[in-house]
Amino acid sequence: MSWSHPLSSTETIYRHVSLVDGECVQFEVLDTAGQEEDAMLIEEKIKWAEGFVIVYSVTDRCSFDEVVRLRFLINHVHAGLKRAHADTSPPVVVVANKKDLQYDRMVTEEEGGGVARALNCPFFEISARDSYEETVAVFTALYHELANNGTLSAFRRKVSSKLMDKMPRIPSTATMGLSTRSFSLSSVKDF
Ligand SMILES: Nc1nc2c(ncn2[C@@H]2O[C@H](COP(=O)(O)OP(=O)(O)OP(=O)(O)O)[C@@H](O)[C@H]2O)c(=O)[nH]1
Repeated sequence: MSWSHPLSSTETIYRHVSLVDGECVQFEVLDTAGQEEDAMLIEEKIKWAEGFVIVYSVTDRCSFDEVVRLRFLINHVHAGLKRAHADTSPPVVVVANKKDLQYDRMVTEEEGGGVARALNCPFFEISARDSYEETVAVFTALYHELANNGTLSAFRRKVSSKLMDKMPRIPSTATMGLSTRSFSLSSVKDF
């Protein structure tokens, strides 16, 4: 497993390569700016991705309050795309970050789990600072969600990178290897 650096100093697209269920999977991760994000731009980013990680901070209740809105925005934007699998909502994993900051905690694990359950999303409480494994587990879960909703079967027919052909507003100079399966997700962060 490995993380790459951002593709340039101005871009927020990362690549993460991981072995999932014995298969080498290349994730293209578009890291959004969270609450300061321009509304039109965030919709463009939502259109770009097949799967989503909504991240809030357990130390920031405002970021937690954004989770439900973002989940519905993702559904709304993808419903308008009329993709082959558009009848199912796109896979979303909800992540509570910064669990190491116990003394600053404002959102309990039960609250986070409850909202994720209500939205029908897998839920993880992690510390991105302390645990690489917990972070990787989020990607593995998202991959399984993509497999379950049929998104991956579309990718079996089309092994490609989206960096080159679908991000006119976020140019990339990356050359993607085609020996691995590649798909895209958006990390909608609010901390
Ligand atoms: N203690 C702790 N700090 C964290 C953790 N994850 C991120 N941080 C810190 O939180 C701050 C924000 O992290 P970023 O990754 O820049 O978060 P972001 O949401 O991309 O921030 P924006 O670019 O403003 O949207 C940094 O100082 C990180 O070091 C965590 O799990 N624990």
